[in-house]
Amino acid sequence: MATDFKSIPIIDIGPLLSKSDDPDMGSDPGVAQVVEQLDRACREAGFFYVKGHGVPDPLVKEVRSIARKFFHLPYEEKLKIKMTPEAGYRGYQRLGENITKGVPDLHEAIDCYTEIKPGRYGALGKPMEGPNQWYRNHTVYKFNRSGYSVSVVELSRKIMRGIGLALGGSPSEFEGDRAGEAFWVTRIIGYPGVPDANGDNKTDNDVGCGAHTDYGLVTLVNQDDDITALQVRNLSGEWISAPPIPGTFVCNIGDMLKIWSNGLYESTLHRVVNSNAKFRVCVAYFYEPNYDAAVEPLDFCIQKSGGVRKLGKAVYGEHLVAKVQTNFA
Ligand SMILES: N=C(N)NCCCC[C@H](N)C(=O)O
Ligand SMILES: O=C(O)CCC(=O)C(=O)O
Ligand SMILES: [Fe+2]
Repeated sequence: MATDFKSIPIIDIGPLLSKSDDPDMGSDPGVAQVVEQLDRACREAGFFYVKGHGVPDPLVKEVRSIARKFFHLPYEEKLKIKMTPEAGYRGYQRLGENITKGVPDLHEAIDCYTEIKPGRYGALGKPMEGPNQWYRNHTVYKFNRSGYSVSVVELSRKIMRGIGLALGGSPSEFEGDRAGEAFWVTRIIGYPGVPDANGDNKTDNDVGCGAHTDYGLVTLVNQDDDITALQVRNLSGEWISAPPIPGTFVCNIGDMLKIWSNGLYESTLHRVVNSNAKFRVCVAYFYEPNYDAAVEPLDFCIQKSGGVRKLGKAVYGEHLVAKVQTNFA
């Protein structure tokens, strides 16, 4: 977020998708145009809408509708898949259980992560080990077997190929030991509506999710079509809404891409305030580096920054664990 953007750009990535497995994709004029738009959006806002993504609309909607049904179940039912540290922080968390900068958030959620085989990453992976918890298999069916999860992984991978070019590197910059085995996070989130849509009854605790940055490479947000609640902070600190645009995902940059790009691309602060009377559902998919990736500014990004290295090194798994362990006090 390097500017005072007032709205979030929309990028039709169709041309990128059709060429994204061609090693010479950078010389295609259609791809070049998308890459230029990606570069601009990532520098100016760190947020953009992805249009022309090819994920079928009925599937995108169905995933939200299954999520909505789950949240409307009685509390005791939802507790059957309760999130605990022992379950690798996977599962259901009630309203107010997730904490952002010390303040409880007004949302409930199911958190899922790439399953880690016991011992795979030693002590680094231990806190996150455990199978995902699904309610009576219906969500697992939709997320894992309907093609939705495959679609969002592939879409993210292709966006990252475009971003490799946008930074001035190669399309495969974020593959191999960087993100060739990209770790993923899915958050299925529900935000209650306010009792009085005029805002007269608002409490102090009306923030659905406090201001934060995302942790990895890119996030794809599948949000309800009819409620504006996601807000993105610009350079002067104004909150700019990211209203739903049917047929798009909202895409934003995470902390690890900020480091790799030496801060050329920022992981922009954002928050969620549902001031609508209706319950809002969002399914956020986070495409992240390899769990054990060591992340530090790329040489060509340092060069583009006048030779000044602006950020230190991080290990993605350590960053994730530090976040997750403070998300639930
Ligand atoms: N996996 C991701 N990015 N989750 C974003 C959650 C943001 C809220 C969290 N309590 C926090 O403070 O980060
Ligand atoms: O609900 C949304 O629109 C975004 C949620 C979000 O920012 C997150 O879970 O990281
Ligand atoms: Fe977020």
